Amino acid sequence: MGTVPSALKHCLSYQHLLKEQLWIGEPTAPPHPGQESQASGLPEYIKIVEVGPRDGLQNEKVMVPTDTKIELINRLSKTGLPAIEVTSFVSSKWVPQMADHKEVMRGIERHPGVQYHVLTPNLKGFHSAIAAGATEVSVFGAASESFSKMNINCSIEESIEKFEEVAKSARNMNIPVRGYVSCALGCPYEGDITPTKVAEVSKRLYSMGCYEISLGDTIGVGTPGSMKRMLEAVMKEVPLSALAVHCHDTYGQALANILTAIQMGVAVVDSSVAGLGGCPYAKGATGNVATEDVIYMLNGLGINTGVNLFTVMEAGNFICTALNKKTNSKVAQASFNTGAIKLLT
Ligand SMILES: CC(C)(COP(=O)([O-])OP(=O)([O-])OC[C@H]1O[C@@H](n2cnc3c(N)ncnc32)[C@H](O)[C@@H]1OP(=O)([O-])[O-])[C@@H](O)C(=O)NCCC(=O)NCCSC(=O)C[C@@](C)(O)CC(=O)[O-]
Repeated sequence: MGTVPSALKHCLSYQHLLKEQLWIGEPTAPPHPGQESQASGLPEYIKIVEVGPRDGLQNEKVMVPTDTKIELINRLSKTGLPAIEVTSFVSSKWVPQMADHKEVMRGIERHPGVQYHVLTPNLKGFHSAIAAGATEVSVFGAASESFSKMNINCSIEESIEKFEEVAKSARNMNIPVRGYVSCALGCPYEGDITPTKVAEVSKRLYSMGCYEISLGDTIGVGTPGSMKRMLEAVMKEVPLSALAVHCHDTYGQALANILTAIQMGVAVVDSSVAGLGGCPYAKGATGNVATEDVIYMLNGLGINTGVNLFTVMEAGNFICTALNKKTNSKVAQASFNTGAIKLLT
């Protein structure tokens, strides 16, 4: 580039990135999740489930104003994300940050083509969620007895009974139910969790009618090796097309673990804008994998998500400014540090 000044060199390299569509991707109509790309053997389309407004914010110590939560969800709704987890209908004594669930649910703009999920641990939560306008719910179990007790105050068996009640009511009302299995790659209280235990709980959730099972690496201890072993076990019990992965990035393994899962055919990935997150009942669990970083990786693999990375970064910037925090997204950090965001505006 001879005499080109360094700032312009940056410009040129980002224009190149843009051309390669690492940033923006191609927001096209989504094919079916799991449909395979002929060329790579990887899924052609990956569905991103954005969990930032719930999993991302639930652990914030300072109360986030309800209007800020609503504004975040409204911004995320305009990015092309197909699913957003909005809040949780749990006890406000247990998770005070989610106490405004009704107001959040009622306050958001609903965009066609976006699914709005909420967590409901029991029938009480389910009925409150439906009264507030929820059209899709998630039950959340665990593959660890200790975590189940700490998180929802009951054993795995008792939790399954409560989830069955939710699933039955939901079926009568044509409400889709998603199921989580926490501690799929390790537990903060018990350590290693066997893949067979994860498979067993997943099978029970799937059998009761959960259309999708999201396998949570709650404390982010998994590696591509343990992810592969766990998925091999779960895939014997639940169809691949019904599996999702939910990775926290505590040990910096989340993207590698997600790549392993999609190489095995998983086509639904949970992530959180700006990498916000952590579970109040899993000490030390840091943020979820950042949505921006997942999309950047998938764009680079030529996998369609239908999501515009730039607008997700804007939503991330909005919530980080509101929380007075630095983003955990490496992609957003790099973009802001190099001034590349400005170049695009
Ligand atoms: C599940 C409960 C409610 C059981 O809590 P409990 O104390 O065992 O419930 P209870 O049935 O004995 O009732 C006690 C009180 O809670 C109320 N109650 C009962 N149910 C509800 C409800 N649904 N909504 C609101 N209030 C409720 C109930 O009305 C009563 O109120 P009181 O008479 O004392 O005033 C409690 O343990 C709880 O709220 N836990 C919160 C769990 C949570 O939100 N954890 C974080 C989300 S999970 C997660 O982050 C992991 C995930 C999903 O992201 C995946 C991963 O990363 O692994």
